[in-house]
Amino acid sequence: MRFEIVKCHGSGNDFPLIDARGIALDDAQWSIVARALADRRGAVGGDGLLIMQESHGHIRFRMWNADGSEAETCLNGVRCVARMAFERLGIDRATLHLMRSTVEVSREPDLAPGVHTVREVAGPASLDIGEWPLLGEGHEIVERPIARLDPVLAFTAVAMPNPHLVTFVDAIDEAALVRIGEACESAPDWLPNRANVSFVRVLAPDAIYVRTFERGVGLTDSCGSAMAASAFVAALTGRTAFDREVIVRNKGGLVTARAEGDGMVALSGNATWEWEGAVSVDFAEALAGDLNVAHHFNDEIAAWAIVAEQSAAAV
Ligand SMILES: N[C@@H](CCC[C@H](N)C(=O)O)C(=O)O
Repeated sequence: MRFEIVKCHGSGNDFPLIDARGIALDDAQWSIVARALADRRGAVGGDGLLIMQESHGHIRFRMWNADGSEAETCLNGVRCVARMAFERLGIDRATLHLMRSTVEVSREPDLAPGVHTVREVAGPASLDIGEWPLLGEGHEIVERPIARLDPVLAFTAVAMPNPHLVTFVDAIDEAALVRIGEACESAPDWLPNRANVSFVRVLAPDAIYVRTFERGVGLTDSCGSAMAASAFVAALTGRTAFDREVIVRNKGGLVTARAEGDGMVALSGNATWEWEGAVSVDFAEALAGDLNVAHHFNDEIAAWAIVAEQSAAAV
């Protein structure tokens, strides 16, 4: 089957994006498309697959991780789907309907010249770990070790509503992040739905740096829901403040975040187009091939590269 795709990214978290209005596939088939298109060894590659659908007058957002698992949300991806909706439906704000939540999106002034920018308001962040489930740790975990993961690091567990474990560190130990991320990926009995894991550094009273090992993917350049969860936990624990804008830097660039006391988190960041084209997916083999790129968005890529470079220099 052949798909028209836009290859896009939010803060370096990159995805093939499909306008799926008019495409009828079941969940298992979409999962295969995700594995085929997001495979870094294949024709496209990415951290997952995004699709935009429309039903009953609602714009619907769905996202699959590179391993083919469907996620409750993807806030870097939401900005990209929002941009597609704005451009194809001729609107500049909308409510996106996700698996278990809605996200308000609106077009924002470009955060830097040539950087298409979207604001999204997601949440409320929840500390209730009953639904994840994360078993044997009570109802919530706020700044305390989870002995089964690490004897020392103090974690906070947050649902955005996808599951996030956030810990604040003085320096990012990537090997430790991968070790803990992989322990969660093994879906132990006490954490059957796995979790995203983030190590966070406080850079200033209004700036943090987030590095994330994503469920279903591994280390990514950034994860929007992890940045929202981290901004919320930073305010909750007094490292930053509620109702104040914070710069959230990451390996792929940055977003700005504002966590409210009621758990809602607003992120503003890029939705960058890299190229658009068409690609075929072989469902039997879960492989992508015969890629035809119609257009490269070199100006957008260059505009974002400047932002990412400046952000890296500020860390
Ligand atoms: N990159 C995303 C989150 C994608 C889903 C995540 N890996 C999960 O399984 O929960 C984001 O930007 O939020």
